[in-house]
Amino acid sequence: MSRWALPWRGGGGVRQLLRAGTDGALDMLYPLLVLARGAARLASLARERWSRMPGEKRGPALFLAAACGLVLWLMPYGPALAAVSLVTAAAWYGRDRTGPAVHEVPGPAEDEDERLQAVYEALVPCFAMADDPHPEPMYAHDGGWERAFEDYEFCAEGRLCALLLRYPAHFRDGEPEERLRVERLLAAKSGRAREYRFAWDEEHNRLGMRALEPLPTGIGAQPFVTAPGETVLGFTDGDAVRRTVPVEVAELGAADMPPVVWRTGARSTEPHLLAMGTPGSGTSTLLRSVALQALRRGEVLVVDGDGGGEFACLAGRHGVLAVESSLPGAMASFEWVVRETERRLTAACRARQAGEQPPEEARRPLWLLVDRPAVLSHLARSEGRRDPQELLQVPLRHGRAAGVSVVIAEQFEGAEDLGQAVRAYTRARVVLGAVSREQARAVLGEVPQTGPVPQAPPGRGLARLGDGPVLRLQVPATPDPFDEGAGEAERRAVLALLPERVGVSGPVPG
Ligand SMILES: Nc1ncnc2c1ncn2[C@@H]1O[C@H](COP(=O)(O)OP(=O)(O)OP(=O)(O)O)[C@@H](O)[C@H]1O
Repeated sequence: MSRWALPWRGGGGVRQLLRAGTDGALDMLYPLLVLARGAARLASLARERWSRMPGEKRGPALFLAAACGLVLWLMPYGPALAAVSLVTAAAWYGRDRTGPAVHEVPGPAEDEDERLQAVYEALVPCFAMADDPHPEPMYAHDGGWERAFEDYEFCAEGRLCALLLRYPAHFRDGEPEERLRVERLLAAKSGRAREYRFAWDEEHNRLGMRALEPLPTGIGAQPFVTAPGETVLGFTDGDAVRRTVPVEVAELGAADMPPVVWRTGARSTEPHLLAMGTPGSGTSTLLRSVALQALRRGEVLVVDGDGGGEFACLAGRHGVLAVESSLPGAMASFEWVVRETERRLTAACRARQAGEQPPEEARRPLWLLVDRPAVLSHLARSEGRRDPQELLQVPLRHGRAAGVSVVIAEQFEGAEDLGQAVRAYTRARVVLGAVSREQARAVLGEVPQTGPVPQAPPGRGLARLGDGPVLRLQVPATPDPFDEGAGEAERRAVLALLPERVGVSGPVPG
């Protein structure tokens, strides 16, 4: 039977004759039908390419096509050659595709197509322009995602995990609010439970989105391989930093991991750090981690504003000058740090005048770690006393030259009470917890490229050192060794890093 045979019901001489005649005619016309189908497919392919082509590339493409046409026209046998090529292409594209010999670029499956269309439609209110003069705008309510999405990737579980889209030139991509709106929408449409990185290419009006793997949480406190003046704040994405350090990772063993290294000292451009977080996000743990690293080469003074006793493990250890949690103790500590900063500056100045190195005791790194200074300020206000944060101005302003580093941890609810000097001189910034991107921007000074962290584990956040990029951060698990709720192995690791005991912590040296 012919491949175009029509289903006939019943029989009869005339009918059979008619059937044979129709089948014969269809067989004769088959090559023409193939060519017509091929030509239609070629035309639709060309139309699709054209609609996906950015506006600025259309002119050169038209010019190229016209030049090729002219060359063919002038060539001997050129028009005939062009006609044969066209017929061959039409025959190839028009062939029956029900067989196995079809080599089409695989398009999205039906549900993927629906997802892409849903994302596209959600973006229309952000990117479409009222009364757009373009006959076929890139974003329109009756448009298809093919107009704007250049590339996409679906993960094994069928969710969108990467997308590259074009946006119209009139979109205000320089305004953080506009960007945030689009990013929030894309994250919501691609699955909220993940974290995404967004890359805005303002030059070419393109936005890339990629779902990120969660950062490893199994890195605990340990002696990190660092140079003097370097502190590992935590670990980040491999492509975000150029360096790795060897570490032991729980359930993985030895591995090289990319650290976020903060540099302090005389040449540092961000000698002081401010960590902001939501309650329980791990800011005290970050301070403990910094303290353990600082004690390897310097001295540490801890002021625990909320008096939670989370730094008691440091009291009386070699190199720990004091662990204070009361307001009078905090005031005395800050006053001592002011005097010590000034003494060190004077000693360094005298040594330089004499053409000598400043004495060792004036160069040894001194760390002032303050947890929840807003609580202290509140207490001081209620007692009618001077705000202790005012005293921080001297170490914050002059600490770099004197080898004094100040690390401050505060919760977002206490942000209003942070002193002007704290805001102005802490150029290394960390944000921990599931914070909105607006909150992160307020602390880091730049909108992070990654979306909000859904269900952030403790110690998870973002870091920015000076004017550098915003990095994802996972702080090493450094629990209070007296916290029985923490893991046994992690508590032991912290105990192992504590310096030897030198007796009960006494009053601040005067
Ligand atoms: N990086 C981390 N890895 C694993 N667990 C962590 C990490 N950071 C904090 N934790 C755990 O989370 C809990 C809260 O941590 P932490 O006390 O440091 O938070 P915080 O921000 O100081 O909050 P708060 O001031 O409300 O106590 C603790 O049980 C701690 O062990």
